[in-house]
Amino acid sequence: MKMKERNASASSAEKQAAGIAAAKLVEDGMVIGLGTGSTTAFAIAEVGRRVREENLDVLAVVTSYQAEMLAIEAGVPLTSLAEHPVLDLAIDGADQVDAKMNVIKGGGAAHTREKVVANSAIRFIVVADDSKMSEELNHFVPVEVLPYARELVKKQMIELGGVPVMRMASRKDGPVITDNGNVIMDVEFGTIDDPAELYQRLSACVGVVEHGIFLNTDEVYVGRKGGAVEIIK
Ligand SMILES: O=C[C@H](O)[C@H](O)[C@H](O)COP(=O)(O)O
Repeated sequence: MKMKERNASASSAEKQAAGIAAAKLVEDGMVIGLGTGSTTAFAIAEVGRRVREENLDVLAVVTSYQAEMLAIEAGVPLTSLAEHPVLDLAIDGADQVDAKMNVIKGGGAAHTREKVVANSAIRFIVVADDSKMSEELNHFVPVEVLPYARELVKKQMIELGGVPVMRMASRKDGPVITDNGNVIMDVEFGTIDDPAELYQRLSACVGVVEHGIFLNTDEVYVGRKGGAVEIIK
């Protein structure tokens, strides 16, 4: 096996360990939120296994088409926020987590619905492998943008000191379109000294639907090398 393949499968084992550990938090009668991405996919699969093999009684709200397809495939019964506006627990992945549990999300363009779900949950759990952990946030911030306002948003991002790049599916396919019909700008801010301040500033921009900074994480389940899971609170 080549080095790159070995690293990918090691990181996948860490994601799996974190996802399975978080899925153990789900109890009978809960209504839960299911996030998007490769780490949460392991949690969804494990919740599905518990539904099928342990008769776990659960209802889930999904954050994307991807999560919906995985949940249906795994046999997790679905509901909506309209029916269940308060969730007992939400489990979701991260692109980067800092030492204070500030998180950047949106690598899969799903952060708007993810933020709605995270803010509807009594307890918000982030699942991540080792590589996502960082002393401070320095990952680009995904920003979902109303297509009509893209030039205005670009200008505002530059005024905030950011370097915005429109996320493209490919040269041929054009921009990534979110589940909400919007586009994504990935904005590089370098090291983010004050995530709470940037959070407010981005939220105040006209034409921004939602950005990928999350400040409400309750616990992080980190899959470490060797399969151990560290819980950070
Ligand atoms: O939009 C996508 C999400 O915020 C994901 O949860 C995030 O990108 C992490 O994904 P993964 O677990 O695949 O690294």
